[in-house]
Amino acid sequence: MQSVQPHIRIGTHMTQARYAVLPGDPKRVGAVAHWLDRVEELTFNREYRSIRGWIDDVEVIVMSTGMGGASTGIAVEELNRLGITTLIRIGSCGALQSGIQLGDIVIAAGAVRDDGASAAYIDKGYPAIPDPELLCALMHTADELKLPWHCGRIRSHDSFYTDREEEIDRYWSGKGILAADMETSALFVIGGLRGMRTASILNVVVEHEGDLEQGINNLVAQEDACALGEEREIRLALEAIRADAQRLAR
Ligand SMILES: O=P(O)(O)O[C@H]1O[C@H](CO)[C@@H](O)[C@H]1O
Ligand SMILES: O=c1cc[nH]c(=O)[nH]1
Repeated sequence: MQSVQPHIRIGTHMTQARYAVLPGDPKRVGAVAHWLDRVEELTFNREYRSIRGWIDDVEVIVMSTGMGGASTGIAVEELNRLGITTLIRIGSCGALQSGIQLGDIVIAAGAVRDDGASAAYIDKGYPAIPDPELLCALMHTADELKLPWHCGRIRSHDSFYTDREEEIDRYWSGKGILAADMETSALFVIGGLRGMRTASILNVVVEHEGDLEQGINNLVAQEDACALGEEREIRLALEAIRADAQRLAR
């Protein structure tokens, strides 16, 4: 029997892709399928739901990472073993600055490493930053698509409901951090250590000083601006991959 990776349950006989698009939520995988050609279901094990499809002649895997750095780290490692070289997260986030609206796109230029998974790999002095070429491609493509976008530092964390969340958010907001999520820092650090190219696009589902649970519920129901933001980040990731593949082929 041909072997598959232990958690994501994908083997090299199932894909030749070099690009992976990584939502946190397994449900978002289905939303990406709409924008790809020749879509095939791969697997769904634990939090890892995967499909493959094509943009022109570029094969892409779309796989959910689940929530947090620990499951994201496993996803990154096992995708690396399949020969994936380029990882683009399409996540959701809470804004930490006013003026950033629901459904706006945040492109992460770096992440505060308040997650445990990346700390398990390497000292906190190691920077959580995306691949510079992918970052430029995302900003350029976001302009071309006329998206409302922001680029800057974000914060990745492991906690949602501690007694100090408001205080912590206020602190990082005061330092100019744009938004918070739970996977970007682990993606950047672990992917970077493995020589992979990484980037992270986030859809704003909670405004600054908005109601966290209400924002998350909006996302679950695919309502209003959050659903539009999800569509925006999917189109941005796929168009940036198209442009990147064309550039590398030249
Ligand atoms: O919507 P996803 O991509 O899961 O991203 C965000 O949503 C989850 C929390 O609600 C965390 O995973 C956070 O990073
Ligand atoms: O506020 C939020 C919303 C989504 N994800 C987060 O990590 N924080």
